Amino acid sequence: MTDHAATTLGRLNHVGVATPSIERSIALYRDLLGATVIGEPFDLPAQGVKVCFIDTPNTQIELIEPYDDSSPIAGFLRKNPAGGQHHVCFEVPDIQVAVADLKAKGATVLGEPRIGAHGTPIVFVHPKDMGGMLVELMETPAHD
Ligand SMILES: CC[C@@H](C(=O)O)C(=O)SCCNC(=O)CCNC(=O)[C@H](O)C(C)(C)COP(=O)(O)OP(=O)(O)OC[C@H]1O[C@@H](n2cnc3c(N)ncnc32)[C@H](O)[C@@H]1OP(=O)(O)O
Ligand SMILES: [Co+2]
Repeated sequence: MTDHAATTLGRLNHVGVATPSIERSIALYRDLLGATVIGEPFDLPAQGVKVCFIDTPNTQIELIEPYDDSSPIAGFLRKNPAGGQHHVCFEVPDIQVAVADLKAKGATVLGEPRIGAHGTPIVFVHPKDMGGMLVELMETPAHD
């Protein structure tokens, strides 16, 4: 018997893809794959990234370029200069429930929840606790 609520895994919201050039990546997805680009790239300095979303029928690709040298994406690109798959993001119904549940199970939750690109709280789970994959959890938007 646990003394806290268990979280529930929701839908795959997006796959985060690190890139040294968001403009080149947009052209690649649009021209090679015929993908629909959602709006224009925008800056999220608090997250250290410049972002643009690519639509697919069942999820989105989140293209992320470093905002500055202190960005987590800058560190990733130093090891992977061409860029590549950086994280997957799953929705959860309640971010605080998810954080408490994961911590109780011994997972390394990176920092406190903060507002992400979709306007709802997000938090990251360290890849060492997720089989080598960086996982973002995002509270499901109210309109979904
Ligand atoms: C657009 C906004 C937002 C949204 O709304 O969607 C975002 O998605 S923002 C995305 C960018 N933000 C983040 O990534 C924040 C969370 N990330 C971190 O805190 C760090 O990047 C990290 C995961 C803790 C890694 O940082 P650090 O420990 O400084 O890097 P190292 O290079 O020393 O790596 C340690 C260890 O982890 C492996 N690693 C690093 N990044 C990844 C990754 N993306 N996927 C898988 N594994 C990764 C790295 O290889 C090292 O492993 P070992 O060598 O085996 O120790
Ligand atoms: Co993301």
